[in-house]
Amino acid sequence: MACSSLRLSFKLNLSSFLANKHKSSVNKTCFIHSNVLKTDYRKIIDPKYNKGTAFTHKERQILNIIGLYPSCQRTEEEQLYAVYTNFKAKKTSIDRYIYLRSLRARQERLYYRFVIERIEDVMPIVYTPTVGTVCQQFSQLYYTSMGLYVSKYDKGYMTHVLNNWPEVDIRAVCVTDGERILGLGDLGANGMGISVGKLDLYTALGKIPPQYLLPVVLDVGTNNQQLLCDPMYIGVREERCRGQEYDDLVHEFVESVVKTFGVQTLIHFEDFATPNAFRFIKKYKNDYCCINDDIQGTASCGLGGFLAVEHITRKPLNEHIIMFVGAGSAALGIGKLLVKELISRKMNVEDAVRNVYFIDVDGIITKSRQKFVIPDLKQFAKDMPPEKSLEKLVDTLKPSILVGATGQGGIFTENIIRSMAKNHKHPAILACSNPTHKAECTAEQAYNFTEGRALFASGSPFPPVVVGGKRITPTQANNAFAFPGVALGTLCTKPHTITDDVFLVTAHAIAEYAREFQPNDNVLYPPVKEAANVAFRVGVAVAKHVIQSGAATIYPIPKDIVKHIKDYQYFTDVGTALPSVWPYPEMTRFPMPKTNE
Ligand SMILES: O=C([O-])CC(=O)C(=O)O
Ligand SMILES: [Mg+2]
Repeated sequence: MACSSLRLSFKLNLSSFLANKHKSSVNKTCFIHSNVLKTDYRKIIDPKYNKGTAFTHKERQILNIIGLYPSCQRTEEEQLYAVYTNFKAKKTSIDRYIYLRSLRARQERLYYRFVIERIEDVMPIVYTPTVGTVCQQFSQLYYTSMGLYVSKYDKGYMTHVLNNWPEVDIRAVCVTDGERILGLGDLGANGMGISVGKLDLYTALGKIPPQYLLPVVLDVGTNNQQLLCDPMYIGVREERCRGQEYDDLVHEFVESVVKTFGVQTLIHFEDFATPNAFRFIKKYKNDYCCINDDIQGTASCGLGGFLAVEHITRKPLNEHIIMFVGAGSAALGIGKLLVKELISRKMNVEDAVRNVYFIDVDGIITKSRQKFVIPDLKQFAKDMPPEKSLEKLVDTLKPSILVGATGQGGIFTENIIRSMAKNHKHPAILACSNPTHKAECTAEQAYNFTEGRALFASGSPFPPVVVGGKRITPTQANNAFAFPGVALGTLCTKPHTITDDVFLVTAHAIAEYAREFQPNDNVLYPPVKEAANVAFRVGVAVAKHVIQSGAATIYPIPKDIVKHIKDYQYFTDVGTALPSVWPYPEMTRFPMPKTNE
C-alpha cells in the first residue's frame, strides 16, 4: 500500500515536471537546459557522486537527469540488497571481484558501504585470498587502470607522472614493485591488485576517504618468465633492473611523492622482496613518513597475537619458546618487534632473544652461518649444531609458539603439530603465509591434531572447524588488523616520520581489543567483522601516541582525539553525504522545475 502510493506520487511529480517543461515557451531556456543536461550527466557519472537509482525525483529534476535512470527510485538499502543478490549470484570469487570493481567504477560510496557492511563476505574477495588470484590474472582481467603505473622509463619524469593522477589532495600512497606478491612471488606490474586491495581496506576498515589514496605499481620489469612470455602482460617486458639503477628509481619515486603531495604523505611499501623491503625502510623511515606493511604491519599483528597467547596461557612471553619458520620480512619483523617489547619490560637483548629461534630453507639459523642476507637476523643466531629437519627441531626445542611465514603451503606436518600438542596445553600455531594454499597448515589440521587445543590463526581466512562436537572459528593473523589503523592515526596527526614505537602501540591495541571482545575465548585475534572497530582503536592509540611524543604537526592539537578522528572519517551514507561534498554549486543557478511536492 505504502509502496503503491509512493509510486503514484512519483508518477504525479514526474508528469507535472514534464508538463511544466513542455509548457516552457522560451527557446533560450530550453537551449540552456539541453546544454546543462549534457554537462550534468558527465558530472553524474563521476563514480564519486553517482547515486544511480537512489537519486530522488527531486535530485533528478535539479540535475536534469530524468530519464537517464529507470523510474524506480531505490533506497540505499534496496540498492545494497540488489548488490548483495548480484554478488552472491556470481559463481566464482574472481567473478565477484570483477563485479565489485565495476560497482566501484560506477558508484563509489555504494561500493564502500557494501564492503563495510559485508566485510566478512567481501574481505576474502578484495583482499587475500582472491586478490592473489586476481594479481596472477591481472593482465587478462585488466580493463581500467585502478591506480598509477610508474615505470623505469619514467625516470626523470616521475613528478609529472604523479601529477597526472586526477586527485590533487593525496595523503597516502601504497606502492609495490610486485616482486613478492603475497606468497606468490614475482608478479611484476600485475601487483597493482595488491596496492588497490590494501587501500580498499584503508577505506573499508580505517574509513579513510578514498580520494586521498593512491595505489601505485613501480614497474621495474619482472623476472617471471611466464609473464615475460605472456603476450597480454601489461608491464615492462624486461628483466628487473637491479643495483644502483633500481635504488635510484625507488629514490626518485619517494622524492617525487613528497614533492608532489607534501612531506606528510604516508608512503606504504608493500610486497617488495625481503632484502629490498628491509633496505628501503631502514633508509627512509627517519626522513619520510613511511611504513613497510610486510615488516612493520605484520610485526604488530604478530606481536598482538603473542600478547594474546601470553594472556591465555598466563605465562610471560619470555618464558615461551618461539620458533619462526621462514626468515623473510614477516618473520623477522615480528621477531624484532618482540625484542623491542621485551626490552621495554626491562630485559636485555641477550635474554630477549634467548628463546627465539629462526629457521629458513637451510635449517636453523646458527652462529656458524657465514653470511646473513639480512644483517638483523644475526642477533637470533644460536650456538648449536646445524639442523635442517623442521620435525626434529620441533621435537627437540619444543616450541610453544610456532610461526609460519615461508610461503610454503603445508610444511607444518601432522607430526609437527602433534609434537606441539604433546608438549603444551595450548600450543600456538600461526600459519601466516598467503593466500590460502600457501598457509603452513590448515585450521582443520591445527585443531584436529591438537584435539581443538591449539591457539591457531592464519594469514588468509579458514572456515570454522568442528572438533569433538565443538565448533571453533579460526581467527586471522593478518596485517589488516594493523595497517588501516596505523594509517588512520597517522593521517589524523601528520607526523613527519613513523617510529617503531607506533607498532608496539598498535600490537597492544590489537591484543587489548581481542581481550575485551572475547574475554572467555581462547582466540588470538578479534573476528574480521570487528576489523573496522580494531582499526579505530588502533587509530586512536596511534594518534594519542604521536601527539604525546610531540611528533604531531596539526595545530591546534585536538583536545578530543576521538572526535577529531571521527570527523576525519569517510561516511558512506550517500543521502547525507551528497550535499556537503557536491562540488558544483553553479548548478543551483538554474531554476528548479515546479513540482507538486
Ligand atoms: O596481504 C596480505 O594478506 C598480507 C600480506 O601483506 C602479505 O601476505 O604479503
Ligand atoms: Mg604484503
